[in-house]
Amino acid sequence: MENERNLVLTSPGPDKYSKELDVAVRAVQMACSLCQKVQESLILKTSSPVLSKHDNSPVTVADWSVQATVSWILSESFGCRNVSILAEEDVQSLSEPDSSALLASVVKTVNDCLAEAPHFGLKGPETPLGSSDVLEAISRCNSTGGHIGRFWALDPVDGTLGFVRGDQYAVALALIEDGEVVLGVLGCPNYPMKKEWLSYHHRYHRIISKLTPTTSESWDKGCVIYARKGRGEAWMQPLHRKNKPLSWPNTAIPVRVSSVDNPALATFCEPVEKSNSSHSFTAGLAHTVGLRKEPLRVYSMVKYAAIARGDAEIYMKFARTGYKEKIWDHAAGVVIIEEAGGVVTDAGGSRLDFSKGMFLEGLDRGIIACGGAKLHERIIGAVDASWNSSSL
Ligand SMILES: Nc1ncnc2c1ncn2[C@@H]1O[C@H](COP(=O)(O)OS(=O)(=O)O)[C@@H](OP(=O)(O)O)[C@H]1O
Ligand SMILES: [Mg+2]
Ligand SMILES: [Mg+2]
Ligand SMILES: [Mg+2]
Repeated sequence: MENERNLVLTSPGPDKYSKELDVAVRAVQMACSLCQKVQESLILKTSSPVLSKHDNSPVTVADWSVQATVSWILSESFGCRNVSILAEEDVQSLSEPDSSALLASVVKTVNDCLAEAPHFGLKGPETPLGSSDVLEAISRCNSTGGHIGRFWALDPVDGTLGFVRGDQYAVALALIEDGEVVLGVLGCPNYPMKKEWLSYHHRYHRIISKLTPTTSESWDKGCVIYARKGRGEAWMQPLHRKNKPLSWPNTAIPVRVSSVDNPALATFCEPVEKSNSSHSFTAGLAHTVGLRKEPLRVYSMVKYAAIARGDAEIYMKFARTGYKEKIWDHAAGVVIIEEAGGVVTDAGGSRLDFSKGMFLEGLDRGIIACGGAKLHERIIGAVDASWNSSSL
């Protein structure tokens, strides 16, 4: 009897986090749709300037609009007082007096998106949100994280650089409870359900977006991947098709990491920007380990999605010394890879620590994610030797 009781208390019940997952997937689907429209307008240069933050990184209407939309949906679904969100963007530059056009653009983008909520099985606002509602929804995402209780980690647009360049980006939402990521959802609007469609869509997108942007079917260009901790499974669904009810989870298929463990046959991914991760260090490491294929350089957490789906075997990121990784850049990706059968640690082999606030405190050098333990061990084993002979 006592054993049975313990079992109930320790194993995740079938419904644990099911409402949270349901709302999170729908919210990310909405965010993907929002981003597709803004990216199209960026490419066509019809609107949406790209701004620079204090650290010179880009931010757009989409970053603020997704943050406001997801914040509003989560608060409506679970009640303002029950929702705590740690997210990337703040309202400082949006609230400045000379930002009124930008703010108006964000408010319009948010309201256009929320008006579509019923198509995604969610309730939208009865009347459109005003500027103050939108600013409040963004600034409500002021959780500082930590090891006690529950909070959401949101990266409204990850890989903003890829986004503004018409390339890959992701919307990342994770739920963290008592320092552990318990649920992750990654929206990848330009990462098709099948890897083989990637080059086709890339070409297609670039041509079609210049000619007939609004008539292009966007649903099959991307995917949403999600997982709950402890399930041993991760799932993928296509982007929501316009004018059809979002029939999920019916449309979802399971994803699994690659079984390739021979380094010579393995592909590794890394950030596109050299300033975000040392390409020379990973090249040396790849040589030592016997990785022979060209690295796959992709913007954003789509790299995590690629490993979870088995499109690549290894993901490495070695930021410059002094850079502190933020939890929203990794939380959703980590739980998805782990549940799809993979391994994610820092370069010392320790699991990433999401319990110390907004940063991955104590991270040893870099991040290594692999489809399987064997490849992971080989890379971890090779890091020290390469590290000592590098100038990082
Ligand atoms: N200097 C430096 N070093 C390491 N990482 C940094 C650095 N500056 C920024 N960032 C964060 O990197 C996020 C994008 O990471 P990626 O791995 O996708 O890089 S890349 O876009 O492919 O080059 C990016 O996320 P977004 O801001 O959401 O785009 C940043 O949080
Ligand atoms: Mg950013
Ligand atoms: Mg990011
Ligand atoms: Mg971002």
